[in-house]
Amino acid sequence: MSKDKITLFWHRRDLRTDDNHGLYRALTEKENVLPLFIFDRNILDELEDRADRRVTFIHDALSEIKETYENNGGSIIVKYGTPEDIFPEILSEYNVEAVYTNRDYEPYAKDRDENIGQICKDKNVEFKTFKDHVIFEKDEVVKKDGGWYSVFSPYKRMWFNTLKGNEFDTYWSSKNLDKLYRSDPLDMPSLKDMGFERKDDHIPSSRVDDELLKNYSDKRDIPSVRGTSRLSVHLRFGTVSIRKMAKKGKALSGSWLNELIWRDFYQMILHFNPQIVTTSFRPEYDKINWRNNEEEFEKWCKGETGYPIVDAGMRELNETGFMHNRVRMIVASFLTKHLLVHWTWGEQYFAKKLIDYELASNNGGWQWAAGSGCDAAPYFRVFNPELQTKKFDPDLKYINKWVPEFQELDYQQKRIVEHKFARERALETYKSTLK
Ligand SMILES: Cc1cc2nc3c(=O)[nH]c(=O)nc-3n(C[C@H](O)[C@H](O)[C@H](O)COP(=O)(O)OP(=O)(O)OC[C@H]3O[C@@H](n4cnc5c(N)ncnc54)[C@H](O)[C@@H]3O)c2cc1C
Repeated sequence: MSKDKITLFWHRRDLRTDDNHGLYRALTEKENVLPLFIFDRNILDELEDRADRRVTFIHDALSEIKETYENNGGSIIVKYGTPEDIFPEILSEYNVEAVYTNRDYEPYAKDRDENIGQICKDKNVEFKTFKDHVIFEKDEVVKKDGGWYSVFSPYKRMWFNTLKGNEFDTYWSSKNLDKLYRSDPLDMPSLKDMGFERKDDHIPSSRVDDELLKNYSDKRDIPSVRGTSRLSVHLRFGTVSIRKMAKKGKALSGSWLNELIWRDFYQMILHFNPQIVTTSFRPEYDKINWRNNEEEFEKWCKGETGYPIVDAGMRELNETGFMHNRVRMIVASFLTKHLLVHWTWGEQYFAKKLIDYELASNNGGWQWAAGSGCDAAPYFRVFNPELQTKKFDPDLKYINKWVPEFQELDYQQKRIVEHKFARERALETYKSTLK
């Protein structure tokens, strides 16, 4: 057993060594900082796909982090198991003075941190958490009476009013790596050790081009062009810093910054409303007479609805783990309105497939589309897939890429339901419950 007093820095959704708040605080407040990551079986055991692209992404990000730490004379403990099992082991193996980590606002994560905090407390180990994943968290942006906002526009106004000017400052964790606990390189489990296979994907760069941001508002809705940052996977796993990105957004593109504020907004909504993981933000929507037809759902999943823009989106998702935001809105509207399938089905399917899957934003996006969420599209707004195509894929480039057979007669005859009929059915069904 090592007798040196150490502080653990526990990485979770912050897989970077630069501008990492909790890591910076550990390195500047304590000596001998030993980083830690746990491949959490509570999460991994739920993944059906043994070649899940997110596990490869995390493994690669950790390998880079490990190299950085080892180049600076330290290393990182990487374990496979549940935090409840791993922590007691580490606390008895090392002389741990404190555990530092960045906050996570998902209900599972909050329970986990409470448990681990208690395990630490029982051993007289300090457990400290920091804000790193968002610009403003929890109740930092609230109404004058202390209540939280359920509508985005006033939230956004208050978000700007709350800025003091230092929110985007860098935490220079990477300049303090001399405070790492001196260690020989430590072992790290391979994907195979954990029962996973490698999934090689083209991961978008974690850098965003200034020109792209300057043109963002003009191009962001066109799925056939590279008009959005593709940073979602990096923001999800913290391989980029939200502070750096928000600073860029403020300087170069208000409309892009707006999207980062939506991200804060949905994290805040989830923090105050953990029940929305399984139930509608507006509970009356759960009483709608959903059709929930399994065969139709299956066709939607496979991209076989006969609506080219919907099928293109689903095929892009299945093949790459990504889907353009405009198309996410179209396929979500189609599932919840044309097919009258409860939004949780689609939300769960996205959760399985999206490389950038983020509970708060995914839930927010789905409930927005279904009309059941906070500040959602009204239920009577039913996207017309053809009009959406004319507007956002006028030269059919996106559709051609993912559904090359879309002009064949056979394909056109496969429409799962006619738009006009589906629209009226959706309106009647929603109306009869919501009055
Ligand atoms: C049904 C549905 C499900 C969604 N599920 C997710 C999800 O699981 N994970 C996820 O990160 N985003 C989700 N979004 C939001 C959005 O589609 C993606 O963030 C975006 O497509 C990612 O591409 P980008 O990085 O190029 O985004 P950009 O347009 O470049 O935006 C920059 C960043 O802002 C954030 N952002 C953008 N749009 C939104 C939004 N509407 N809500 C919250 N944050 C946003 C993301 O972090 C994104 O990377 C969902 C949207 C819908 C309609």
